[in-house]
Amino acid sequence: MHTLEFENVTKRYRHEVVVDDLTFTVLPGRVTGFLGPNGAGKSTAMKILLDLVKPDHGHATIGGKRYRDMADPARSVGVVLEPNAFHPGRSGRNHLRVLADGAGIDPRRISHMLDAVELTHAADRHVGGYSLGMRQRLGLAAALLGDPPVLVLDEPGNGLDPQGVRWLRDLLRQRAAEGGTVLVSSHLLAEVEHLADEVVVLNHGRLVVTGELSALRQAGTSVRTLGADRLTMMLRAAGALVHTGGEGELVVRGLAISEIGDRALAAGIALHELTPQAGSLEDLFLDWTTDDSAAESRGSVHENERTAVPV
Ligand SMILES: Nc1ncnc2c1ncn2[C@@H]1O[C@H](COP(=O)(O)OP(=O)(O)OP(=O)(O)O)[C@@H](O)[C@H]1O
Repeated sequence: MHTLEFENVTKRYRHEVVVDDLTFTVLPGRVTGFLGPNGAGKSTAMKILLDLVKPDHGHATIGGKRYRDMADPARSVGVVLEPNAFHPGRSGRNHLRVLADGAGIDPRRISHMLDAVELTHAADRHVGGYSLGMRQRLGLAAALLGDPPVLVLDEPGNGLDPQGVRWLRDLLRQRAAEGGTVLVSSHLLAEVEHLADEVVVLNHGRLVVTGELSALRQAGTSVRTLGADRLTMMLRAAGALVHTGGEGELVVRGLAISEIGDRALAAGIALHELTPQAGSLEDLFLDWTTDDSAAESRGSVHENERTAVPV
């Protein structure tokens, strides 16, 4: 079982901080969606985990070890990074053969993986003539070739057709069910919604939210009160992420509904509505990563627990 750990990881390019004091854990047996707007630092963080980029501070480990110190990284960690680098004049089958040779992987896995990603029909064609989706399938075949317990996949769904997306989802869920550790970045929020058990959300290189997706989705509470300003202040001080609408409407995340009610009662604030809200991942994502809420949530926080926690 391999846990992935990022501890206070920071990376600067020139004067720009692209990964900013990032600390989070990715658990085995779960699919973890790695989300954030373009340029948030997801790929850089993944490359740091894989020792392809050197952090300025902190470190990232896989099962307690740096990637470079792992005994058998090619068979322990399956990787898809963008863009997939293939020798265009090599066939898909030969590409896998070279990888299998290099990593001491049983060559029988090659046909098996070509079948699994449904590329057998094109296996002997040059990769230079593959479509984007075919290259993505080949990249996945390469990542899975050594049957690794850890998968680190940057936008693996890019270019896949709906059948491919479903296949990928089933595969990743199965890997996690077998105890694998799966970290997968994606822009396809509807897809992540069906795929991920956990999410880690970055914005401007910083961790904005991490937690169990089901808990995060239930974490919103709609509140209506005449004491909105006072309640907002109190709830933010208690670590909640609060969005204010018009006419005394609030949406509160990161605090249990009972706690909101209890705190309002203790402060003598009458509530006219207190309703659990299940947001779509897209709504939540926009809340977390539009800059106002990111700044709010950064200001509002606390321990990184195993539940829904804006940080
Ligand atoms: N080698 C590099 N040199 C300079 N800047 C870089 C380098 N690699 C990444 N960056 C910058 O770091 C920031 C984070 O990029 P990164 O690719 O990690 O983001 P991302 O979250 O993966 O984005 P996307 O969703 O668009 O793939 C961006 O501003 C990018 O321009």
